[in-house]
Amino acid sequence: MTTPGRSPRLTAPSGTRLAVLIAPDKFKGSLAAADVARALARGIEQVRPDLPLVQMPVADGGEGTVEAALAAGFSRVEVEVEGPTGGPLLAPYARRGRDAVVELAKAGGLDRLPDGLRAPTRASTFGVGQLLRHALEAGVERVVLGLGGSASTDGGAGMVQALGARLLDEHGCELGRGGGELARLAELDLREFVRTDHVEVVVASDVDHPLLGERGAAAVFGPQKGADAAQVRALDRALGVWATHVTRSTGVPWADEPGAGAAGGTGFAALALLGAEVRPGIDLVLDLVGFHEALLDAQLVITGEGSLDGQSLSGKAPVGVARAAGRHGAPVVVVAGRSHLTPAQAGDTGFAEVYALSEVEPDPARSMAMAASLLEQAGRRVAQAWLAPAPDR
Ligand SMILES: O=C(O)[C@H](O)CO
Repeated sequence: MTTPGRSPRLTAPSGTRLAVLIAPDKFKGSLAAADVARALARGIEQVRPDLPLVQMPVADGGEGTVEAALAAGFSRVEVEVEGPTGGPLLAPYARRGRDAVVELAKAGGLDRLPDGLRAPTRASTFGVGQLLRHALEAGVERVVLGLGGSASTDGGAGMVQALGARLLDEHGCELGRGGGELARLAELDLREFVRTDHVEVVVASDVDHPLLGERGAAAVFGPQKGADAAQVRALDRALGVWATHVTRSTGVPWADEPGAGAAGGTGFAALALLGAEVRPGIDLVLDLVGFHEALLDAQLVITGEGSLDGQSLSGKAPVGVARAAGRHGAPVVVVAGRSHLTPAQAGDTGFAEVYALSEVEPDPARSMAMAASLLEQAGRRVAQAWLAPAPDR
């Protein structure tokens, strides 16, 4: 346990009861955010069955963004789309009134690859474009587009094709799918492109990387999609060709904008061609799920994520939760599968205490397999440290 400060036993303001807000992200590869919240709540209830607990699963823009919206009262809409490598799949998005939440990972995420087979140069964002098109045709006026966890590095070209653009080679033939194809792009025809001028598109991005170069989409995130060094170089060059054509059409150079490199460069296409604004995914999700309102009644906030380390904190959901809760003054404890944070990093981030499941089960495979019961145990420990009734009460 990393302990930046002492865990004070909390007391409720007079006339009220202590309330706890449980707002974790997923434990990637192990549990969805809602399951993490449920397991923590079970543990707390074993120690303090009397306390009001609010479970509010969150996400960073990547996987889990639609689930967070559904948990907050949006309705689920399912659409048959083209998966990342072309096979059909049923993908959901979330809708409430004139608002939609569309998550790229649902249609083109790494975990939607058939048999998990990576296809770094062929994978496409066409499916997320189909989801967007469905939402636009249903008349939505505001779209939150969650970017992250993608299988592709196509600069959002597939998404743009699904919205009616034509990407042509030097012979006037339509390009195939995937970032590798973009090297052959000779003409971008936007005449049939679905207009989104009347729609506010906000990108919820899990990263603030630019499109190109050593901090760009191919170099930083290509390897996790299966790209070797030569493929990373080829994809970066191909994205450069894509950027040149898009910039020629729009007149604005978006490639260096923070977030342009999100989801294999889909951030770039969203900025340039959908007129999107990019915001940190977690901040948008917190707005969407009503986190700030829920905070008003909370004396303790518990957040969580599968893995935390000092180098990769930026954009992580628990950091956004800590930032928002800090403004309100509620202490935040974080439960992680594994944490490499030093006490100083945890304290600077705003975590009053860090609980790592690896302290109880050091073997990563076993810890992932037993995550639900380890989280329940962590919930009990948090309750004992922070929420136990004072002896004189
Ligand atoms: O999808 C990706 O490329 C990464 O999650 C960064 O957005």
